[in-house]
Amino acid sequence: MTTFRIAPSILSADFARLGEEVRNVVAAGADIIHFDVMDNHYVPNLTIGPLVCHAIRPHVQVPIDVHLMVKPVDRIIPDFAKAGANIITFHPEASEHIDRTLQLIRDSGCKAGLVFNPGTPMHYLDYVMDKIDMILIMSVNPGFGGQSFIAEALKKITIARRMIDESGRDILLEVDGGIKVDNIRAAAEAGADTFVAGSAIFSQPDYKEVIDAMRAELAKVGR
Ligand SMILES: O=C(CO)[C@H](O)[C@H](O)COP(=O)(O)O
Repeated sequence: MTTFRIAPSILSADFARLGEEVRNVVAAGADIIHFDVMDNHYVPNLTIGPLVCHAIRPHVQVPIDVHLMVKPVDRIIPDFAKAGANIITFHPEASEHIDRTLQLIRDSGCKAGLVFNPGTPMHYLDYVMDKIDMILIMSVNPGFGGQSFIAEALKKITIARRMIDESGRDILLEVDGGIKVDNIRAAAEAGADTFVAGSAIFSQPDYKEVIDAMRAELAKVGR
């Protein structure tokens, strides 16, 4: 059976209480902390950097999954590795040399992945599958939490699942954007195994109730 992982996006957490927020969401059952880095250049928003990753690292034992929405990419990678990131993903169109950036992440001791926006073709994976540990399919255009799920992403998840299965490698397939209790099952049935959810979790008073409801939906998936 597939191991499904819930990765709350701290983009929707209360930044004034971030340490407490990440402790609470892990206690509520989060498997991964998803950490959104936006630069007001590659995407039209500005969030958090390595200092904040370093600050939350002692508060959680689970992996920190850093999603870089920045351009250029390479300069900031060693800083995130030193700050305690476990997984670092980036957008292929934001890197001049995708293979080099993937290798840089791995040489820094982290798992590496590529992120695909709704309009980004999947062919960027063609010659680098051997250096990929995660594929992240965006089901919204990047930049903001609280957007609606773009159903077309399900087709991409199916394609990515097929590529992963054909590679025979152990690659996480993550989906990010508009994930809620009522659509997580469809994303899992299309092939995703790791689910980023920001507003769905952090907008509710009881994080465990939401995560448990998501897991109950995932338990219905037949793979
Ligand atoms: O990367 C992101 C936006 O660029 C966020 O992780 C994502 O949108 C999660 O937020 P929500 O679950 O509220 O859609």
